[in-house]
Amino acid sequence: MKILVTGTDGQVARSLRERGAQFPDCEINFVGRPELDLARPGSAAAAIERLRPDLVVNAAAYTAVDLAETEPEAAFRINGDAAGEVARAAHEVGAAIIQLSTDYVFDGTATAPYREDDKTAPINVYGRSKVAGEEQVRSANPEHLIIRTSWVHSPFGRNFVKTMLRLAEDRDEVRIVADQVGCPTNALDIAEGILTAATSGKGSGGTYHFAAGGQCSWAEFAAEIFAVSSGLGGPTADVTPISTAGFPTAAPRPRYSVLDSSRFQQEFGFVIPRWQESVAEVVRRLVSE
Ligand SMILES: NC(=O)C1=CN([C@@H]2O[C@H](COP(=O)(O)OP(=O)(O)OC[C@H]3O[C@@H](n4cnc5c(N)ncnc54)[C@H](OP(=O)(O)O)[C@@H]3O)[C@@H](O)[C@H]2O)C=CC1
Ligand SMILES: Cc1cn([C@H]2C[C@H](O)[C@@H](COP(=O)(O)OP(=O)(O)O[C@H]3O[C@@H](C)C(=O)[C@@H](O)[C@H]3O)O2)c(=O)[nH]c1=O
Ligand SMILES: [Mg+2]
Repeated sequence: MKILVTGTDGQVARSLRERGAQFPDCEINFVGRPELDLARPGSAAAAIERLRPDLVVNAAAYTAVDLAETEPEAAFRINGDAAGEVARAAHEVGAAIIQLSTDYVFDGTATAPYREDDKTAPINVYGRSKVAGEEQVRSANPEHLIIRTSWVHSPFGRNFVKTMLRLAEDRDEVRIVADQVGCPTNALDIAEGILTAATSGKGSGGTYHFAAGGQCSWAEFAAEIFAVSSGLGGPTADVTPISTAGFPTAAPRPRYSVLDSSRFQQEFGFVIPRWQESVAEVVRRLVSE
């Protein structure tokens, strides 16, 4: 199976490159800027027409949640219109599309894990732009899989685990919000899930949640990172739990965005590890680097 992945160095793209080694039937091509620039209309379609893949994984996105509040045009262009163009170009060469989406499509007022058909009601520009992307993908290509994940971390790129380890290099204490709850998810697990679904032979179609098992607050996430790191002689800091009001940001975040991922796991017979397990794997790699 010939796969085109948009982006080369994002967390999910780097993870697809690493986990791709376990899927010898997949020939994975990574195409990013400057050749494939989602800000430029027609650019992704040209790359897809050149490669004529069987599947396109749209892993590139505008992911700067706070910056999106002041750059809504860029966020909507890249996460919305460009996602639609990628899906349409894929359809034109007979390829399916896997689109990555986010827990931030929800408003966070739920009290039980979000299911795929729960109402989306994003509370920030990034979330609204990702909802636009989902809608465009659904209408442009019937052979689509929309995979919503959350709180992505990995040994690659920018993420919360790396931020915490960096802060702990020169601080004894970090103040972290304790009233936002979600599921930290390892991009390496997402990559394995994507390739498992892609090679399952099951017809694509529909929206799936994909997040690690369990749930935690950002403060509990940080505490777990430092527990693992200190056990390995890596950087550590005390975590002081604070409320959202104590850490002002440009974009509001949902207070609760736990995803119910049972549909994906049942459909593809894939068990997503619990979040503590995946965090330990990432911290071990980062501390030993
Ligand atoms: N990070 C997270 O916490 C979460 C992410 N998601 C979704 O998962 C997907 C993957 O996220 P993740 O891997 O973490 O993202 P990253 O922020 O790690 O990487 C984003 C990627 O997008 C590429 N990119 C950005 N702008 C453009 C552009 N104009 N043209 C081409 N490529 C571009 C970047 O390219 P370059 O390498 O050149 O910078 C990079 O490869 C996204 O759809 C995201 O919305 C969902 C939930 C949580
Ligand atoms: C650095 C820092 C953050 N925080 C808080 C702010 C915020 O509420 C929370 C996480 O901050 P971040 O900016 O790392 O996370 P954020 O950019 O909101 O992460 C999101 O990214 C997008 C792309 C997604 O799709 C989401 O699933 C989610 O992963 O931690 C603190 O309380 N103290 C700190 O020192
Ligand atoms: Mg961030």
